Amino acid sequence: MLQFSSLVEIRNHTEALRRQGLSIGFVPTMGALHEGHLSLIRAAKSQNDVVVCSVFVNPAQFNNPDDYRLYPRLLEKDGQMLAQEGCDVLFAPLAEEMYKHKAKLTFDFGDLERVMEGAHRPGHFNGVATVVSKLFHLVAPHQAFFGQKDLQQFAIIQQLVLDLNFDLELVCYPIIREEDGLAMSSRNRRLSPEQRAVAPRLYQALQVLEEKLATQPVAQAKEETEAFLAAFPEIRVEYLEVVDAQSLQPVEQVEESEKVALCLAAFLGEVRLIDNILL
Ligand SMILES: Nc1ncnc2c1ncn2[C@@H]1O[C@H](COP(=O)(O)OP(=O)(O)OP(=O)(O)O)[C@@H](O)[C@H]1O
Ligand SMILES: CC(C)(CO)[C@@H](O)C(=O)[O-]
Ligand code: BAL
Repeated sequence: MLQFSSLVEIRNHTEALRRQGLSIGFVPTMGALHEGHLSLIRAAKSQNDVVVCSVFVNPAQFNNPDDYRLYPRLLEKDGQMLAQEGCDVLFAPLAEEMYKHKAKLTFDFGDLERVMEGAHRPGHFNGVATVVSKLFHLVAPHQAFFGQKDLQQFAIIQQLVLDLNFDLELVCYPIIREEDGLAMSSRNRRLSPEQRAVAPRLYQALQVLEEKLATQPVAQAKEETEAFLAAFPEIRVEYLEVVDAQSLQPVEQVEESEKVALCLAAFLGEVRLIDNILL
């Protein structure tokens, strides 16, 4: 596996790959890789000649400095895992080079970012859109692979690709979970044993909500699910939403939408986790 940190080198390399007529599958990540990321690497590999994975803890998308400082960084182990999966190129730039020219451009995704992650993490999607635009220019992939776990991020990136005419296909893959249902996440490493023990309740709450929505209106189903979660004092819910899976705007009745997403963000101590299910 080749590894680059230089922006010029990765661009030269992917340009050469394109000139040879090879297709490039790209998996952008923030590292501390787990099976969720590896599922995206495998998908990219099965559909492309060459797979590029980026590992970059993007300072511009963190609204909480402690979250940035404590984000797990395991580049050496990530490299070994990627090589084992047959990934062809690891791109791990330094923040100093990515943001050598302080990014000034700002994005506004309208209603899409006024809810959930966008509402609770000011500036987050501006940072995501900035770095994803940079990465798309540098890697010039034919396909880019993302996880459904970051459902709103995927919607934002779809809009970005449409608005800026990026010539690539976006692909979204399902959430990979631990055996007890907890969505895999790099931040799970930061959970204490006690927090880890209670964390599967988040996915369970989404299942409870789904079950209640079969017979109850949204408001009542949400209230009862919040009551279910309130029994676990270690969990502090930031939002629990029933939204249209396309527009991500809240719905009052499930029947209003063709496809509905149940989305949750919650803190366990200082660690903030998200999860969702699609109905
Ligand atoms: N459990 C998972 N299943 C499938 N894809 C995932 C999973 N977790 C993350 N991804 C996807 O991997 C890509 C990189 O995500 P990222 O590196 O932020 O990992 P993460 O585990 O979500 O980290 P964290 O949630 O702690 O930021 C994103 O497209 C994300 O949606
Ligand atoms: C897409 C991404 C790599 C941009 O930093 C990040 O938001 C992530 O890991 O989901
Ligand atoms: N996977 C989303 C990146 C973030 O939480 O900043």
